[in-house]
Amino acid sequence: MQVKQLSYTYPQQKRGIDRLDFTIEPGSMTAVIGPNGSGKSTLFKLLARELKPTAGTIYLDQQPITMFSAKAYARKVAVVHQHNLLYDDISVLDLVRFGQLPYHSLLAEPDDVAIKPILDYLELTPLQQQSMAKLSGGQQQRVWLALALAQQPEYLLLDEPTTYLDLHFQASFMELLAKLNREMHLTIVMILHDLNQARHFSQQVLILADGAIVAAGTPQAVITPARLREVFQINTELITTTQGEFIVQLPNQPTAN
Ligand SMILES: Nc1ncnc2c1ncn2[C@@H]1O[C@H](COP(=O)(O)OP(=O)(O)OP(=O)(O)O)[C@@H](O)[C@H]1O
Repeated sequence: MQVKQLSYTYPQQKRGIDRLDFTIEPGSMTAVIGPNGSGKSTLFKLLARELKPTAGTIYLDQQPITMFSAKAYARKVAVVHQHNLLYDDISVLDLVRFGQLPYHSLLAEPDDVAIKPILDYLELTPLQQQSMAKLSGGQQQRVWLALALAQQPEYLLLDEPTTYLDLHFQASFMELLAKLNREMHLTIVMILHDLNQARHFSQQVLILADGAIVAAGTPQAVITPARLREVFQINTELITTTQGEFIVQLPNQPTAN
């Protein structure tokens, strides 16, 4: 996927993003980080075709993404949103079946051959008849991921996928994404707020600030205390542990003791 000179301006001339250029390598994991209002969600919506660029082009397989029909695009790119709204209660299996729509018509009988292995893989098989309303936030997030995987996409876009998960589920969800990337060669683009998740689970990091890319590269090159001070105005230190390097946030002002 290639993004060239991509810009989006909201009505009332409010700048969303401005002339972004980057490439997503097939099979890679990319983290997009940046302060509030830096343009992450705007970029995500453009990649998901929920907004139309005011300038610039996104290419997929060397073709502008506007050339794909909705179904053809859904077979290539699946999206997991941060807030997922359900208007009616529905069972896990019925919800995940919607992921198959790019392959069938709405009226076709459900064909669960492709769905069963996904439910197994995400350990959702025992929950498949459960109603969504009765699941925990972490379980629900896995169901939304299953729905996206049922599209059998090549690219998976995730908007802050771990925001509402507790620390245990955050860790296991990120491990799961890494496993999907490794074993299914899914190309993953995710907006993250957690700098250590970005550091440990991506090969490429894009830092946005004020609608522009201010740094792009490997996590080690890009997520540094100096850069974090500049972009987020925070005080951090890189510490080395037996498990690797971690960013630790320190108080902006030294504490009394
Ligand atoms: N619907 C909208 N109408 C007008 N301006 C908007 C709209 N949505 C976002 N913006 C503006 O576009 C800019 C980028 O916002 P965006 O939501 O993409 O940032 P973000 O990095 O996702 O922020 P956050 O971390 O808070 O979710 C901001 O200045 C924001 O005020």
